[in-house]
Amino acid sequence: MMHPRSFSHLDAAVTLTAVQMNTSDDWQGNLATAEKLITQAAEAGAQLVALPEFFPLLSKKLEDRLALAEEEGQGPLQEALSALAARLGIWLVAGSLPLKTYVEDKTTNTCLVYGPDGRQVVRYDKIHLFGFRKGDESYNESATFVPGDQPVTFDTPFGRVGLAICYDLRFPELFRALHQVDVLVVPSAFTVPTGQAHWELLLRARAVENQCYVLAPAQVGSHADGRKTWGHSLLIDPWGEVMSCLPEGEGLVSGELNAQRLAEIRRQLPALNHRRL
Ligand SMILES: O=C(O)CCC(=O)C(=O)O
Repeated sequence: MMHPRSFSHLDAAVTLTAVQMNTSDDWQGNLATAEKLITQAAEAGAQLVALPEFFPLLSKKLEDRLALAEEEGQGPLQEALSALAARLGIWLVAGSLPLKTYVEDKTTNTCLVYGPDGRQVVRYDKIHLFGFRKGDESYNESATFVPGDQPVTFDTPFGRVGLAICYDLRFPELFRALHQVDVLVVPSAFTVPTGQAHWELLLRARAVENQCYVLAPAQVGSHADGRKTWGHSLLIDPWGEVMSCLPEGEGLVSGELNAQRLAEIRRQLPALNHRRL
């Protein structure tokens, strides 16, 4: 099977940018930081900008998250994101935020995407909920989140984009279910021990095996909920090379999507056409 889509006709450079944040328990402050960094990215020429997982809030208190959770398509967070995407004319992959669910004390962990006209393009609910226990550190997302069950992609003039959130990265079958994307965006908040050991390795593996760009915006540093996150937001090319990385601090990671390079790698090594199912 040939790859169904080719974007090698695109001459204009396309810039992809990941925003790295140190989110606190003050959602209005976090939103202001996100708006500032997204604006900087767009002013520097980014067409697609992506925020990290949990960008509006990392709080010890579940009540804070439940209070912030909005209905899809309503509420101050979503209004601000939509207005920003429209004002800047960018594709905005809005990391993740909590949306209300049918279960009273649980939310989803949802990535909303806005197009350059400000309209919501897709919604992706994190499918694989994180569970981890080591020393003092433990996470059990299943206790307070409802998982999604649908892989999600969306099409742009510069290619097909697939979505995954953080822990999803460890489940390669999800990425195969996306059916050949050109860019994968993985909003994350990796722990320090698992990040040190696996973050770059997993992201590069997903880039190599799916022959696509991987843009991974991350949380960084110490947070109000006691969490420490690994940072190291990355942009990786379809050959698995790291194009740009921000180890520490808030800021931006950017680089250009090169459609010719993408097409060349797939032509030279058509591994996706050699699958035996
Ligand atoms: O997979 C990991 O090591 C980290 C996952 C994580 O922190 C998350 O899903 O929030």
